[in-house]
Amino acid sequence: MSIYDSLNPMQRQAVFHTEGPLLILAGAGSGKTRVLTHRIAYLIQEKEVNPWNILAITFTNKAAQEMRERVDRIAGFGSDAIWVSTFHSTCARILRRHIDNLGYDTNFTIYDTDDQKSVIKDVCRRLNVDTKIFKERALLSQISHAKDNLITPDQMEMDAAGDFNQKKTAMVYREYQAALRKNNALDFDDLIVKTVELFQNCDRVLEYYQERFKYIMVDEYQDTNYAQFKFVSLLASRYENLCVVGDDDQSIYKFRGANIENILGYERVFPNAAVIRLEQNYRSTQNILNAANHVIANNAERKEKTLWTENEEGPKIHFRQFMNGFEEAEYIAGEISKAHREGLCQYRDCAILYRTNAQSRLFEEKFINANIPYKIVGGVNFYARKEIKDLLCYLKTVDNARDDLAVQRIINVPKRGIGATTLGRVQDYADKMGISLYEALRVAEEVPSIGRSLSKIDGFVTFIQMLKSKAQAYTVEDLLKEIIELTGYVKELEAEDTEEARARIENIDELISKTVTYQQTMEEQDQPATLAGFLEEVALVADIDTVDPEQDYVLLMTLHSAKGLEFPRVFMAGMETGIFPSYMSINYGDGSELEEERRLCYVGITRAMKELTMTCARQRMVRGETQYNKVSQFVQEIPRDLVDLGHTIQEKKPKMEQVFSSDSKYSQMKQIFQTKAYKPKEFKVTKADALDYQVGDTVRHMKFGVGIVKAIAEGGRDYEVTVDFDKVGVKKMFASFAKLKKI
Ligand SMILES: Nc1ncnc2c1ncn2[C@@H]1O[C@H](COP(=O)(O)OP(=O)(O)OP(=O)(O)O)[C@@H](O)[C@H]1O
Ligand SMILES: [Mg+2]
Repeated sequence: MSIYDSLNPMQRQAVFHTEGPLLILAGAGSGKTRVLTHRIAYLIQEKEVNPWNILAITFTNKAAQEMRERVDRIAGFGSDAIWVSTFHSTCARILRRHIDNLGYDTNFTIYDTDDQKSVIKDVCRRLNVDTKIFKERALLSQISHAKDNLITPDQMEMDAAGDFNQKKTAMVYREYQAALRKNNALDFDDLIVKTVELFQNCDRVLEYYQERFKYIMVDEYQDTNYAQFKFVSLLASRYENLCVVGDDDQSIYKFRGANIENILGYERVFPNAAVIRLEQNYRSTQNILNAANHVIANNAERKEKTLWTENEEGPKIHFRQFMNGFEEAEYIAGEISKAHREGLCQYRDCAILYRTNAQSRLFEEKFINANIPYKIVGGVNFYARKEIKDLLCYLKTVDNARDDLAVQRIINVPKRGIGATTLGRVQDYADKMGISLYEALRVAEEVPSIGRSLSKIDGFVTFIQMLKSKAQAYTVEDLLKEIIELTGYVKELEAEDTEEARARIENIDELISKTVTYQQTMEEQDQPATLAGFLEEVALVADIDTVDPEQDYVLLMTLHSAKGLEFPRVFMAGMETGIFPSYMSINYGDGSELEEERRLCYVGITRAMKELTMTCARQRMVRGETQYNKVSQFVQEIPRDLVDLGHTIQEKKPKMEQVFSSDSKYSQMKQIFQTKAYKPKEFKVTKADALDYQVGDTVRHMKFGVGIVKAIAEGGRDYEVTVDFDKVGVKKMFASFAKLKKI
């Protein structure tokens, strides 16, 4: 029996179709990823393709690691030579070797969001851009969007024509790029953009990689953006052995520039493409699959697909509604504890999925109380913590002293008494001479009116130079330990002797462990373990990558992070209108946002293998405001006969005292809940207090200032007020949140 016998005929066809462009378009859990791994094995085993000639692109590093392991298992040999990695890692690797063709040093730094924010702040200050009008985050997102579409600052400026705001953004974009270049740094989007630029400018390099990667595969293709599409199509343009797999119903990154056209228009770009559809789902029970199919059928913009399964019917979808988020979390913690106690599952079989990261906190609290091991994916990223960033910035400075941001971060860590004024003078000098901050520090005696600070600066420079010379001979681990020792970083924390300081020390220990595993991995792969390599790996790890499959814990993550994964038991929490679908998607835009939310719901449902529970709360605190939410329309789109409504809310022992101050309100709510738990009547607590303004009145809003009320509409749970503000224009808002004051 061969490994390919475990595939169905369509899957096998996809595996055996190795030459020429191939599109596998299929629904969730139909084995797309499985086909890719078998295809790699087949290419190597049967077609005798050199592993070196294969490039497989996955959505996360974790998926890459899993794919590599699976190929190892089915093919039974080292898969080290295959490049299995994300777009970003792939491009970073290529740029490490060739970016000098574009005038950068190959030891460039990769900037994270924090770094980007510092740069944009500085750029806005220098250009006198008012960040009250041009918000830094908005600017960064516009720049990122431009990069996703390979739009340069020049193009943006041309497209702006007479649009003043757009012109200003283009100006910021240009300066931002110049600052990055000066620091010899790239942001995440640049990794793709610069690789495309490299391919377009250097035929020699492009030809090399075209020859190298004769077989290219891309998973989750529905979420690629234009720049990524350009990257693979350039690479594949010689041999056209490009196999992409995806599901248009799972396209959930439009807000980050993903372009669904890449998959829908694939046959147009590659007219001789073969298209294979997979229709059998192997992941989920019939009930779960049915629910998913019904929900997604409400989207107008989609290619019709059939997806069926031979799996058992399984239990119904559990739906539970609670008074508030505390009870919701308590219920889920209780269910998991019970199932675990009864030996029905391990913790790692369970995942809790929610729409926004903020929802994780309540679960965290309950899980700690209930003694359930858990891991939050995508909370505060380990590498974004202060102590980790400080130490990494030391390593970055030792590696690439052209990174001004890193130098700025550590110059007074520990305190060296180099003041802001002094630093400003050195920076001005650096700007004037067109050199990096560190170079300017090295020649600080030339900086005007530097005075007594010179000796302090010299001390810092000597320290870094000493580390630089040690770095030649040291492993990354030894270098890091040396930095910790000589800066007294941990000693200072020990002296602090607080809970927080101890947590920081633990994190630092974790970073040291990371250098050790890096060294080991590199040795296993027979590759040199360099400081630059370590920093690159660290810069590219998304948080999902730090999940250790060996550990037994419940995973908590956003629906977005759950893409491509599967779990026996899934809990989708916060199934409420205004949360999921999000408030923005319902109230703004043209309906395409709501369809994207629905696709996200489809992704969530189809993560479940055996059991799916959806929960929601009647009342929830969001950003300090209490919201009264209706059951998500997505829940209502699941046919009633597939849903188990369980015990209605009155059977839960209410613990409302903690939550409500007024008893009368509480009993009023309790009554409403008891009558209808599933499809509740409108809940009108907020409307009880009538509005004290009308259409035409002038009102004041805390943030937006003064405006005129244009319309007041009966929203389901609250009045929806439209106001034309003097400063920010027309805004639509819920009366209870807006807290408008008539003036
Ligand atoms: N022919 C098959 N026989 C048995 N199990 C299969 C078969 N094909 C796929 N599976 C199993 O079904 C599950 C889903 O497969 P896979 O993750 O490859 O689907 P997918 O199409 O990539 O899903 P998604 O769209 O969520 O990424 C996996 O557990 C996989 O091992
Ligand atoms: Mg998959």
